[in-house]
Amino acid sequence: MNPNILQTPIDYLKGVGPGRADLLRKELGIHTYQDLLNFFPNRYLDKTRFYKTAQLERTSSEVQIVGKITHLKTVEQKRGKRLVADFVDDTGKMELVWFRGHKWIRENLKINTPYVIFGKTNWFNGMFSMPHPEMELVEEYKKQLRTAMQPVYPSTELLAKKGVSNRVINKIMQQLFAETNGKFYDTLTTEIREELKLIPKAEAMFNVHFPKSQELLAKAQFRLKFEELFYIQLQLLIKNMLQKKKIKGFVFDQIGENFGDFYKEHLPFELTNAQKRVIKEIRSDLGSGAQMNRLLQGDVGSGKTIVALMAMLIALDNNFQACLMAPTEILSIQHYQGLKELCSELNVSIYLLTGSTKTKKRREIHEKLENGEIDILIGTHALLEDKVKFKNLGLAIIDEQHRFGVAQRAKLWKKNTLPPHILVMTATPIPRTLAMSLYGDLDISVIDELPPGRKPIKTVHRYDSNRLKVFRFIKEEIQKGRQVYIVYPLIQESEKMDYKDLMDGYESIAREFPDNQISIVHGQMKPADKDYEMDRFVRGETQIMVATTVIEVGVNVPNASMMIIESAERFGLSQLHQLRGRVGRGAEQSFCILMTGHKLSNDSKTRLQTMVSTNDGFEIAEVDLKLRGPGDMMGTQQSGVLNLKIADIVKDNDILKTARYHALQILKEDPDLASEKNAVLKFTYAQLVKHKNIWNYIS
Ligand SMILES: Nc1ncnc2c1ncn2[C@@H]1O[C@H](COP(=O)(O)OP(=O)(O)OP(=O)(O)O)[C@@H](O)[C@H]1O
Repeated sequence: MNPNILQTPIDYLKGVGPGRADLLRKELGIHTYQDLLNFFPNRYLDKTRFYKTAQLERTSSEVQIVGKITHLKTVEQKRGKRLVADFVDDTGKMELVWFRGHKWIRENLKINTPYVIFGKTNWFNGMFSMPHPEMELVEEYKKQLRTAMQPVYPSTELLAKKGVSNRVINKIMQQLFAETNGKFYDTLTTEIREELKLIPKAEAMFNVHFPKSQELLAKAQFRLKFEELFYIQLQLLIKNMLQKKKIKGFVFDQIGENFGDFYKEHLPFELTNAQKRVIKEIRSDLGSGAQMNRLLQGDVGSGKTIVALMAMLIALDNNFQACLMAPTEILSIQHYQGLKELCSELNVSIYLLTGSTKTKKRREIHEKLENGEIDILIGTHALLEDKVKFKNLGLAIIDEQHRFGVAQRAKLWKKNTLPPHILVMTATPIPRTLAMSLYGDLDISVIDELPPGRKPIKTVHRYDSNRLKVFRFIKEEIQKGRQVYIVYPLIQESEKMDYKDLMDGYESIAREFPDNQISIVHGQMKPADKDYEMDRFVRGETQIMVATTVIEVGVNVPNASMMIIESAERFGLSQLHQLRGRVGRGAEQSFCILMTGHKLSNDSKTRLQTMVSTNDGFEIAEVDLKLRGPGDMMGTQQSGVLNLKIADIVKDNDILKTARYHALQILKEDPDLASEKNAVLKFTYAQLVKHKNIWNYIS
């Protein structure tokens, strides 16, 4: 079949017409035949099963029943009349209800004649009822040929009023198959199809829209999901390969004094194997001649900072500058202090630039940066300002990338003739398969090992009613010289209620702990006040820090060994894990107490149980992903992975892995897809790139 026919505008399809075409375009994004073909049902009504009235449950959704109407009556109600029929089968009775169209129904319904009815049931007044059922006489029902599973297309229920009901989509879909003959060329090679026992494309398309049986529907869905994920992976892998070919990078082939000295003489501890492995991966990127674009994932406290420093030292050894950008002022300062300390024995000049750097200092930094007197510049997004010009920026490290957009990442590139190498660090663990899809253009390194000697944080869940015991425990810890975080949810900083909760909490803690000093930090404070309070806690002048989630990212106070999270049920799992990561950073046993009321949803219970049972960020991320779907995961908003037409990145994880494996094997053997057997892949890939249809979400 000529694939171009699929590019025909939807207006040309018989039965569509200008009005519907407009609706299809505007409401469903269907512009062409191909768009319509790729508009997949999101569920199917199983019309193979018949229920008996006695089998109905309150949770049953759509059901099909055979029975007779024995009696019809009109019931007066406040907002008009209701027509109610008693419907009986050999096991019991239910009601059918109509709120409109009474006259027609009265005239046409046959009493005591067998009907097949279909619809949603409600439990009302101690009886099951079905409003506005689909009805057909059994006699008629038997005469017709029908597909077992009836597809339901997304949003058609909402659009039905405007004239695009499910039935309409069904009809025009039939028309589409008739006009195109339904003979879609196969987009996968025979080799893949045979290996994975995939059904042909045409058969898959037909069965996804008009399933002949459950079994064929499952096969059709598997084949199409595989194909969708396969082409995404193929595209990501090709993009990554091209990037490496096209984007030349500075070659850092020297390992000189800075790196060598530091490694041999000034390492404050032995590196973990994971840190060593990641440094090796980075070194190999930096020497390869292509620009490095690497994502460094490491759980909270896994030791990313030292890896970042060692990468920067390689840049310096090759006479380049490096910079490190963090999302907040506090974090920049912390990185600055930490790195200065680590480099105290080296001859390296490190500067800090943030929004609050004074003008005079700022000028000095600008100047020194341009003439190469600064080796490492650390700061917030102030580093992105046009005035900040490097002499030769060789490596840019970005901490916590989800706070910076992709566009900002690109801005750093423009600071040079050649783009600097980029290392993105994140403490938000993203399950590997998701990361592969989200950051396909970045290579991924993972620090999956914590430094030795860490005691796992003990996490417990306590109800508000046990608060006094919790307070007693806090007192004991403070007496041992430790510090405590108490965190309140302040998700919407503007929400007055949250703010009030925080202030009430602060007051009750001040009353409960009259002998202790308390810091308070929240988003409505001026940055300078925030820093002042934070600083007092960091220096150990205050014992308790009452805060909102502003402390979530990266704050490092090793003496703080206890974290209380108030209304813990209101936090997402990843966020709870990030918060908990603020403790357990020193040698002492640390604790995390999750406080909640007694009323908890099932999801909240799962979140709390997960936190109590594991400290592993990746495990937590997997659960989080299952609970929330990828939409809410940090950073995924920019990626468009959600625009998948048929596959589900979470549920179809195994298919995703298989798809990636096959895409990788094929490209390894035939990177340009030049061989005869891969011709179909090359052709399809070119079509996808050209028409940007379902794959246009990967920029
Ligand atoms: N190999 C190691 N052995 C012992 N201690 C280490 C090792 N690596 C790092 N550390 C220490 O562990 C602590 C956490 O390291 P670091 O701050 O780099 O973590 P991180 O990965 O940046 O975590 P976060 O994202 O939570 O800030 C630091 O005090 C650091 O000195």
